[in-house]
Amino acid sequence: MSSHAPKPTAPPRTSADTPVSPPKRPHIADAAADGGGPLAREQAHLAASRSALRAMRADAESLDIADTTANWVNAEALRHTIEVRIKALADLTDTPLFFGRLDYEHAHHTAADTPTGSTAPPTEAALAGDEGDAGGDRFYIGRRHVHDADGEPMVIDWRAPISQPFYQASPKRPMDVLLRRRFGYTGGELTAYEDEPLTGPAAPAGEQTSRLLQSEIERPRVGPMRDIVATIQPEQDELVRAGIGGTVCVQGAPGTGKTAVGLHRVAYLLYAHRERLARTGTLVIGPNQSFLHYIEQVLPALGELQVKQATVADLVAHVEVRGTDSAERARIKGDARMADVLRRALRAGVRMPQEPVVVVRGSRRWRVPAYEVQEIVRQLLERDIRYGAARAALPQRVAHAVLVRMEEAGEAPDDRVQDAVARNAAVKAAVKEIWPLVDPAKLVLRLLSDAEALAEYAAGILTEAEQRTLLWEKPARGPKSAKWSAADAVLIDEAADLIERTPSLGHVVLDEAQDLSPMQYRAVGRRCTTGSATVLGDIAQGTTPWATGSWPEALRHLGKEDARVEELTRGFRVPREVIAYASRLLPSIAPGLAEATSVREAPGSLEFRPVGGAGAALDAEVAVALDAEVAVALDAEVVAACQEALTREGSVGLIAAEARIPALVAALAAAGLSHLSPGEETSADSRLTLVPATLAKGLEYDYVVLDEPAAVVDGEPLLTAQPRATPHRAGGAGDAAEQAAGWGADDAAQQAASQAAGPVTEEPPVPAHRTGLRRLYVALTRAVSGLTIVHARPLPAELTRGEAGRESAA
Ligand SMILES: Nc1ncnc2c1ncn2[C@@H]1O[C@H](COP(=O)(O)OP(=O)(O)OP(=O)(O)O)[C@@H](O)[C@H]1O
Repeated sequence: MSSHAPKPTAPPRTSADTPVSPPKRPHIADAAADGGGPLAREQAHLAASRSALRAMRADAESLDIADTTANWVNAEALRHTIEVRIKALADLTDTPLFFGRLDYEHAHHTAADTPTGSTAPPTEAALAGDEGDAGGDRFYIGRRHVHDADGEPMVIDWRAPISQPFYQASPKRPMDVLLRRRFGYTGGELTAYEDEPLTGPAAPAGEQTSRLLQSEIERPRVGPMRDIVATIQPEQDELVRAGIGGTVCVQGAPGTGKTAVGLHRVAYLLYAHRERLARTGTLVIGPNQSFLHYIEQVLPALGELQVKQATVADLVAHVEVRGTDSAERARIKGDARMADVLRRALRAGVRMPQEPVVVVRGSRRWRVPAYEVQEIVRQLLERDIRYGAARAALPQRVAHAVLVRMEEAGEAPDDRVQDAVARNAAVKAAVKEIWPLVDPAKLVLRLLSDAEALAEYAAGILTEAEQRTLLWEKPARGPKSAKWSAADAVLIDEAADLIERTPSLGHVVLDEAQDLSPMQYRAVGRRCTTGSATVLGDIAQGTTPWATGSWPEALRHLGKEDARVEELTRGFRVPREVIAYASRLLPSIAPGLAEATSVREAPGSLEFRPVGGAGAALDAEVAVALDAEVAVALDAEVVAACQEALTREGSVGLIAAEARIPALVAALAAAGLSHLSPGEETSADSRLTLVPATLAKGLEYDYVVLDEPAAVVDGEPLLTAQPRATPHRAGGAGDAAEQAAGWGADDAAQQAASQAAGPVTEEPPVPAHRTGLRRLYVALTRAVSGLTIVHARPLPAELTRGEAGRESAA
């Protein structure tokens, strides 16, 4: 990673509502000061590019395919391709056609970069005589390629190699760029530009923090997630453009742009390997529907309309999920050892033949003795092929044995005879008996309902206690009536893959990957066995009981051990003050991880509003059983905080523990505040979303009101002290302490417990309420401009440790 690389700046936004204070350098010009100068020429280039785009679209619309296609199937396919192209060529008035310009010192060839294959530099009259034109090439960088009637490029796709210096060049490494220019738009109109000289005496000596990037990030959010194509940072660009051959895993603190990187990477790969990926397909996997809904506009805005999105549950939807598992049972079901149990159970269904196979053809009978059929079965079992493939091969193998006998008897059978023998009733009957058809759901159903069967197949793999945990209290009668859980569906998917190979896609982006169980990683991995993956996540945000402990381990389950793991630590979303506060949790939730930095200073972005006796050290029982008065005061304070946030521009997220949602719904309604649910799109009129903490992951709001952090922590189950994944592991000394240290027990007990665990070392013991603290960490890191914490109970000790009376000070 080139985190040392200086940061390029972002396009200025010069609208009256979002003023930008110019940095010392680069130079910024705007319309008022321009008076028909360079800005007017840039506007002329924009106008010319737009009409060129319209001409390209008109060309596509006027294509006559009547004579060119022999049949209607081809005609339909071609028509579809043209329709997609016409759609892609739409001139979206509020999306800038280009956002940057590169002035190269020397001439560059764009043959490889542009579909037209043109090698000539763009030389429009509109730009003649523009300042800084030193005779090298000049390229406008935008979302898509645009060329004029002669095929001359007017806008270069941001993904083309010639565009890369726009993201990577710096005064230290100018990459032949003299000048980088960024454009500012107001409602689709080009209204400003910012120059950054990279070569020569005007080039700045050191790194610069861009206030313009800051203003781009702080631009109020309404509606779905937007692309960052104009401001991709060097370290992000490296990940976006990593080759398709290898899998990339990105560990990144909250708001470092993992999701943005993953989505832009898909767009890049589709550009660089369009044909290959059109054949094999791409998929973006996210944690839930509301998250997918939030990100679904990014790729279309980048011109990519064909990328599928799904949750892991969507991928494995073989059965209807109506049941739930305890955390412990789900953990066992998600353990990779279940794959071994399933494999064993499936193969145990193969029965060694005890009878010969006798095939009658005409007047002759051909007999393959039992021992020979057994040998065939043994060979098939030894081969590392799918159950279904082996089942399909068996009749051919038996038929081959028959053919050998025919040849020995002087006949000359050909392939057709072998096929006919393979379809012979006696052979079919033998195959049915030896290698029965298996329904994956029935296989899993048997394991979960039949203690004896489970004991047989799980022997030496799962402990007896684990087996007991797995078994349904009430065995289901059939796959239709069974109350399948989400983890069961993954088991069924594994079984289905043991039987028939799951088709692989060309590239899969897996977001919020830290939450997947090993079995879920396997389910994703088999969907990219012949392709590659981009794995994005943050260990500190792992909130499932089976959340991954390390990326190498996760990548092993995914089948991508040789992936490269990169870390992003420069945060774009969360202001410095807020991320520093949230990072106090890191030693308890992910001790090995580096604290995130923030590119943005936003004084006053963190505010505390204690209610009732929250600031004082309350007796925990009192705290848990908030009396009615305090509860009313808490709700009122939360509503007031939301109302205040709504006086500002942008989106507001009220994040609260699941258990607090009904009370808050009522309080908001009583105050006449309407609200949305996550996944519902915010608009200028509807900007407040009530977000259960369990759904906050991956989302962001300009202002966040966080209700009662202690309740957010309490909302998660406590970790059992002893992970039973490794049955032979000896209990650690800290186990009892960990068990006792549950949040919700009083603070004194917690402290006693942590003292019992020994002095604090660099690797503190895992607190039993780690999942709750991680949930809180997610909730604390959703705000772009301001976070207000309203609480009636004491804040979790991990946040206040070492800072006595913080909340009252606030
Ligand atoms: N280079 C950039 N330019 C402008 N905005 C950026 C840039 N990188 C990230 N952002 C913005 O920062 C915010 C956080 O990005 P994103 O959601 O991709 O982060 P993340 O690492 O996935 O966060 P989390 O771990 O919380 O899910 C988004 O609003 C995104 O648009």
